Amino acid sequence: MINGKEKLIVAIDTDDFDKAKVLIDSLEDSVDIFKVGLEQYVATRGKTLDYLKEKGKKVFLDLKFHDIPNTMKSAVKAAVRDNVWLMTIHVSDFEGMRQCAEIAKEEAERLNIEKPLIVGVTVLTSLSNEDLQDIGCSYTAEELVIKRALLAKKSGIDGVVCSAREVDKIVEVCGDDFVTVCPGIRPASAEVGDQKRVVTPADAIRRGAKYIVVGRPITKAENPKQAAIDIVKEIENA
Ligand SMILES: O=c1ccn([C@@H]2O[C@H](COP(=O)(O)O)[C@@H](O)[C@H]2O)c(=O)[nH]1
Repeated sequence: MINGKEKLIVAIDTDDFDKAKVLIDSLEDSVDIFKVGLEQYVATRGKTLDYLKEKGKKVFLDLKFHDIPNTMKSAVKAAVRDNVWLMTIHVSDFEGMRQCAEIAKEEAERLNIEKPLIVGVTVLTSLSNEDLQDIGCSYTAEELVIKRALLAKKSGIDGVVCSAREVDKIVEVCGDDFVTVCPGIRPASAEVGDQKRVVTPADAIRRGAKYIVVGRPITKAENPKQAAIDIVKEIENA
């Protein structure tokens, strides 16, 4: 049986440190991996990240770097110093991603720390096929995700962020050692909100997602701890 806690990443999307601390403290027995994203990182200047590390939690730094190769590479180099477990860039051009993979390895070796996994966001889970058409892209979300996953793999980064709807195809073309991180997860009874390509925790695991990311269905629940426990059980029963 799989250990659900090794698959679940909880997104701590709040705008200040005290709120994040209350959430982390209430979830610490049921959750091992936490995601610090743009809102939380900018609001606390990384304080939450330090708090999670003090607690011995695995940290996913989700800042989704997307820029010219030199800037992406420099940002990754600086972020490696935070000594996190996993971090995001956007799937961009081959050279930008290749340089990110290379600098992460070099900087981790120089600091004598474990290299963080670098994963590239393929197509945000809040985007539908219609949204892609609106921004001038003629591919479907699935076609674009696969195309980008293949390029990400070729560049040497460790994996991708995608919807669990695409994960089985990614495993097929990129292999199952290529990391798949899947947000847009909604238990059957949860509100979808701004997410478009949603999947339940159980379905995501059945389709082969290596990790699932859950934010509001846990953090905005009446009892976040119970919501996390229920999702861990759903993963284990899948
Ligand atoms: O394609 C993506 C990439 C990142 N995210 C992030 O995951 C969480 C999801 O939160 P929910 O509250 O469960 O919707 C959030 O931090 C996003 O920034 C994503 O949703 N989709």
